[in-house]
Amino acid sequence: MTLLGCYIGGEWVVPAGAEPVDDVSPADRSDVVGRFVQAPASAVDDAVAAARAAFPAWSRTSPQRRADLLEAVAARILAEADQLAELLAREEGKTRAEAHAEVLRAGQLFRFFSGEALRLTGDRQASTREGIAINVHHEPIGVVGIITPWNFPIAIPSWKAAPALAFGNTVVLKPADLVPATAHALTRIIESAGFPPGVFNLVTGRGSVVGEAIIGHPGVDALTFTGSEQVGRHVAAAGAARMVRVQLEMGGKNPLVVLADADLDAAVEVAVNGAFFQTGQRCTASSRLLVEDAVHDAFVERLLARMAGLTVGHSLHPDTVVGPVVSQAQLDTDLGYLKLAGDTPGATVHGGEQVELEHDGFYLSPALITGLGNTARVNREEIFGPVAGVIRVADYDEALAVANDTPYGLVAGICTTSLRHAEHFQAHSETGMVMVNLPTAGVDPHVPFGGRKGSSYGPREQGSYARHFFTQTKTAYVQP
Ligand SMILES: NC(=O)C1=CN([C@@H]2O[C@H](COP(=O)(O)OP(=O)(O)OC[C@H]3O[C@@H](n4cnc5c(N)ncnc54)[C@H](OP(=O)(O)O)[C@@H]3O)[C@@H](O)[C@H]2O)C=CC1
Ligand SMILES: O=C(O)CCC(=O)C(=O)O
Repeated sequence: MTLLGCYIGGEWVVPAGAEPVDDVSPADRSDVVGRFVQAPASAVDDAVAAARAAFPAWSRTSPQRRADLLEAVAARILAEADQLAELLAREEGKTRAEAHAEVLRAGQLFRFFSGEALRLTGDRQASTREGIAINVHHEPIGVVGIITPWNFPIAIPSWKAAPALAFGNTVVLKPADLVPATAHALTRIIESAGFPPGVFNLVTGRGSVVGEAIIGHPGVDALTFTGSEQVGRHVAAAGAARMVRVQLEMGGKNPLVVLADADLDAAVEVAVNGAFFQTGQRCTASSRLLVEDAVHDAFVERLLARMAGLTVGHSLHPDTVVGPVVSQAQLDTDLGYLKLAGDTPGATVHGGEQVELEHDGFYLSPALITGLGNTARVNREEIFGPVAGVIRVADYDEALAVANDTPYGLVAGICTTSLRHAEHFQAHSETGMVMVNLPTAGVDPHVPFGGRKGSSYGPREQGSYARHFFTQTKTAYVQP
């Protein structure tokens, strides 16, 4: 099997000292998706040097040229959506349909930021002093270090790289070690679009080596990261030590409130989607279902009936609704939390069993934990699997209080037919995003994405707000 290397300075290279690693499908451990390098820290030095060398010319490229290149990437992603989706589903384990939707989102993101390259505006203002003009410009920052997780192997690198490139920055991307193949495919598309050498660089490998080298590198001017809160805090500290800007997207323990006045069948669909689609491996997953006492038992009964119909299976099988968990380590984490819940007096764990299939993969049936309150560890800590806890609440006021009682603040949802409660919830939810009668997961590519408290740090991602992170502001005073 060919060893696939890093993309540095416009060349594909196998850095000296790199270790080969097989990229194995979580759906079937006999399916080796490819063989990739785990690069040494010196590869980051090379990539940063290439990105720095490319920056002066790239930052002065016309917005139209940058827009054209990003549009070429978008068009190619969309044209190759079927192949990319199959690769992504094999590599990460989400279903083919979920992978296809993610690939389309990546194409839309590049298309959106192609337009943003042309829409970057400044301001001209009068000075308080007569005869002086003030121009406020937005300029690129320099080299952006991008560190991404495994759960959206093409969308997250796209929503970070596309705005970085659109606004004239150069990039060093380190994808999660579990998903190098999709990052490779994206890089090949970026290469084929014709970006100048060094503008976009890919270094695959471990977080403890490649990630560490990026966050501490004196040649990296900004860090954007998505992943766990623990690593996010470390990235923030490293960025602060060098006084570079940092953007973090981390975990969630997202509540979905179900009020007694909700359309219960619709609420069950919203909960199933938010909690179990993409195997629950989304930072936006609905992992806490806060259900009003009057409908608690009916909701749980209907949800369990619906869960029984969710086929767990191979990501590429057409009947599969819930694909495998991404890795043995994540499966162990999920099972550990389920055991913890099962051992807690008063709790009942429904589902959550390992599923034996003809394929040797990490299969787990969706799990619902009932009978515990909001202080139970399983209802406080992010599990990142197909696991949701149901918490009984007396009324809307208690639901809102419990929804906000969490160290996280990414997204919150409410199912209700009451306009009053929907409006109140939008105003008082301590989160960056709110969903009304919609799953907490599944966001649009053209509007701001991010949260509060332990979920996010730094300026918002996506939409026109992305420019706040990927550009720096200069105020020029001019006496003609
Ligand atoms: N908010 C979100 O969207 C996500 C949240 N998570 C949460 O994180 C948990 C663990 O998932 P995991 O993927 O391991 O998350 P991590 O935070 O460990 O990894 C995210 C990225 O950071 C890299 N990284 C790891 N250590 C360092 C370091 N010291 N310096 C710089 N970069 C580093 C990883 O590399 P490597 O691939 O080598 O580990 C990966 O590319 C999940 O169970 C979930 O709770 C996970 C994914 C997405
Ligand atoms: O729910 C979504 O669409 C986005 C989720 C996400 O970004 C994440 O899980 O990291």
